[in-house]
Amino acid sequence: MPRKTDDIVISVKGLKNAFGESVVHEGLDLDVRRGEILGVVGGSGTGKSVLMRSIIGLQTPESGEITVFGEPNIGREETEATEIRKRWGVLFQGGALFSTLTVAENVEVPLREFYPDLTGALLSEIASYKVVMTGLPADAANKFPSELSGGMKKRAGLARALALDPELLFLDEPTAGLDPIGAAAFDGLIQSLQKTLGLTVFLITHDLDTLYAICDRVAVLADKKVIAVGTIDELIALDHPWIEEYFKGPRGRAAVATQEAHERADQVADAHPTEVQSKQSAPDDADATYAEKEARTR
Ligand SMILES: Nc1ncnc2c1ncn2[C@@H]1O[C@H](COP(=O)(O)OP(=O)(O)OP(=O)(O)O)[C@@H](O)[C@H]1O
Repeated sequence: MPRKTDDIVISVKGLKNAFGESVVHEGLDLDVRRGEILGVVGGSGTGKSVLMRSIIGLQTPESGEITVFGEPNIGREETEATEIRKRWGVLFQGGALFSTLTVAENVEVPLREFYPDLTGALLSEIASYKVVMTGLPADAANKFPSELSGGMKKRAGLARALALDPELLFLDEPTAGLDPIGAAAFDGLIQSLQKTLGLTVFLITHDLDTLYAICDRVAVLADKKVIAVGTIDELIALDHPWIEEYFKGPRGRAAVATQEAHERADQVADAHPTEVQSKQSAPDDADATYAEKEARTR
């Protein structure tokens, strides 16, 4: 059955971006479906971040059409653009936190910008809630970014991206620089927030484990356009040399092995639920994210 057009949250058609003589995108098409986690991959410099910046209005394309939530997002009146921007959150590469503001103050930035009438007490209440929602301890709200680990900074950036209760989340290499355990925990957080909050996620990544673990579909950028989009199995079946090398090279095989290990662990959990449940409930719940706790109660 054909999908309804309102199932498409982001539609990019015939996009062209260039910096002087250097053409980054030409004839780029991409649809992002409501409720999916779409991974965006491609070699370094293929224009993944420029694509994201075009969609969120930070980069004016030379030509093409971009609609977000069914509304054209190029050349809009500022007031209309603001209404649309309220509906998404962005985690930029490296977190992009303001170093002179505390975590809570960072989270308050978009709230102050879009809802200038909010009072101080309410602002800090919302900020604290978002901080805890991303699995940070409550006292992280009053810390400065320089006092946080890399993983905590990412969570703080995510808390700010979630400040406005967005429907759509843009993540630019969220697990870059994290150790494998921290990266897997962050993947789990994104997936659990996506499920709990019903988010649509546009996720740029080089991390094959992330692609296998949480992405519903993957879009591949090469030759200035999206050359393929689909599930990983669909992409591998295409027999494209770059895709083949990417997914079947040593790192791709390692990611498959990790995924299979997770699946085996899940099977054990299904076969011995009581044993696993007792192990799961044993540790203190303090490390669980808000979304994980909420998902458990449903
Ligand atoms: N403001 C800019 N001015 C000039 N060139 C730019 C600008 N922003 C990006 N570019 C160029 O556009 C190309 C695509 O950059 P982009 O950052 O989107 O790549 P990417 O696919 O995200 O790369 P990576 O995976 O390394 O982060 C690069 O060649 C980059 O140098």
